[in-house]
Amino acid sequence: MSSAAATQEEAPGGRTLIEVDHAGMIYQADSGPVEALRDISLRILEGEFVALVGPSGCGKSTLMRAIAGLRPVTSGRILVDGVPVEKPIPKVGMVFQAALLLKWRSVLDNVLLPVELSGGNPAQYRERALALLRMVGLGDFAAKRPGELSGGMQQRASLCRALIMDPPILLMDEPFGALDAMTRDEMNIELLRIWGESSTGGQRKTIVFVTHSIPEAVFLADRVVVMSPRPGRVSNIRTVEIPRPRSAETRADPELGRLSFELYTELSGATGRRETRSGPQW
Ligand SMILES: Nc1ncnc2c1ncn2[C@@H]1O[C@H](COP(=O)(O)OP(=O)(O)OP(=O)(O)O)[C@@H](O)[C@H]1O
Repeated sequence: MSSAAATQEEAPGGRTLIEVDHAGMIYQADSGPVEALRDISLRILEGEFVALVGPSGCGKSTLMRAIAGLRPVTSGRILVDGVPVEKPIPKVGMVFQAALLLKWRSVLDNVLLPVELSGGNPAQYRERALALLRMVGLGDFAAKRPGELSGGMQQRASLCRALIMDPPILLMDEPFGALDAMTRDEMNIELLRIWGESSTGGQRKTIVFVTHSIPEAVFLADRVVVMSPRPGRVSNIRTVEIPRPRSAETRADPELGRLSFELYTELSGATGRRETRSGPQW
């Protein structure tokens, strides 16, 4: 699809929560400037689940960090709820590929960490933290240390940590990339359930999800945004027509296979790679 057609598909209707407006990012590395993002424009609607896919190094993490305000863009702008993002914003919870739990703290105290860091009173959030842990099946693990949890359980705990301050936006950067295939599939279903159950002020959370797995992107998302090799640009946006709620049976939906294959073909054409470690994963 041409970029013009992709742009038309960017506006399915609804309230825009995240607006990326001609955004670019140039890093000043020791070896010279690195252009990571070029002229990205994208609107993400409130309550939408958007997956970002693209070849390794195309700037997916850069875009996520820019939306969160951890490293603002160097040209263009990003607006969240109409406000330009210039510094870290509290509206965002982040989940990374590594759970990044502090191993000397209990699971509960890890979940409460953002409260402490933002100067809040952890005691006031204790019940909410325990409820979140129960929601992800870790009710009996609150007092354990992270080292006593499996990889999937640690990722669930990091999801609770991202949700503790009830942010309307969740940015998830390859959160299940390090998990085995079965656990990853389970976590996908778990995430959709949690997304369905957790809301901020009655409004479903907006999720931006980076993955190298095309079927994972299609399974989870309302729209899949495809980025080009560096400097990252939006090369395509596809709406996923698979109905919700999605479940384990959805994996047999022919539309999932069809759209995944189309995206896979497009991405492997763009990278010139097939089935390599850094190419798209089928
Ligand atoms: N702090 C930095 N300084 C200099 N260059 C950087 C920095 N962070 C990222 N880059 C470069 O910017 C480009 C985009 O990196 P980024 O991590 O955003 O890509 P990505 O799509 O998330 O990659 P992957 O899929 O491998 O995780 C890469 O070429 C990377 O080397």
